[in-house]
Amino acid sequence: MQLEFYKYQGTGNDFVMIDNRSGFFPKENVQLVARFCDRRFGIGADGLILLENDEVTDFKMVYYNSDGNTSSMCGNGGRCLVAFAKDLNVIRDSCTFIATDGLHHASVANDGIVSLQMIDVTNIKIETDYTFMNTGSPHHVQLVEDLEHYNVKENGAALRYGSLYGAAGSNINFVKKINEDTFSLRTYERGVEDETLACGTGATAVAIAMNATGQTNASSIKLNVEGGKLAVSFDKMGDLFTNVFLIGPAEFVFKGVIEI
Ligand SMILES: N[C@H](CCC[C@H](N)C(=O)O)C(=O)O
Repeated sequence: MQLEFYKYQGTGNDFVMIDNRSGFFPKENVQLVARFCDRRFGIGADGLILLENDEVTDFKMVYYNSDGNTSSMCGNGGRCLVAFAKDLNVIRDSCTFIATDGLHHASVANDGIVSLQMIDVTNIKIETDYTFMNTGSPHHVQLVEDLEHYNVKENGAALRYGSLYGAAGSNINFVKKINEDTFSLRTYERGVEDETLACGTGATAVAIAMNATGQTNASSIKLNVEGGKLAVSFDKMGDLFTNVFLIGPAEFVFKGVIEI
């Protein structure tokens, strides 16, 4: 049986996108999803995303990491799904959809830039040399000296699998301050078990962590990631961050068919 798929990428975080409004996709088949994401034996991606019908909102998002398991919210994947839904004429230039962490509003600008509202963030854990929070996915945020030469995979894996985050683990973000409202970050992603070129929930966590720890007073922050540029904006009310938006490009790469 042939299955039609689309490939999208958001600042280099790339995804296999499948229109599953008919409900045909074998959602429990971990091996199939992992194979689709395999960069040699399959299509190749950091994750796989299903577009599904929803009674209340414009659509439902189902997200799988490249290890084939469903996971927590994917910010870049959410932005790519909005672009995909627009390209399929499921939506026009704005939408509301349901994901594993709840409702999301999003809009697509004329230049294709997708703004995705993320969940409100609170219960931020501020330690001496790192910050931890959940932006839809768990994120550890740590400033480092020489980001461009930092061994993200080795140091990221050590923290992700270490005693600090137990069996669930966490995504790990290493950060360098560029100026008052700009930071560079590199992310080790849980469930990909490698550095990805961008991580949307990670960029969101870095922006909020840099404000919460006084590295910046800005509430609109630029994030340089390996695969491009993202922006995060928010309103801060005490230790609550709300009206959180992740903003950046989300682009179609190619479509194809694969045997299943
Ligand atoms: N790997 C993450 C989910 C995807 C996050 C990332 N791709 C993003 O853009 O937010 C996790 O299992 O927590």
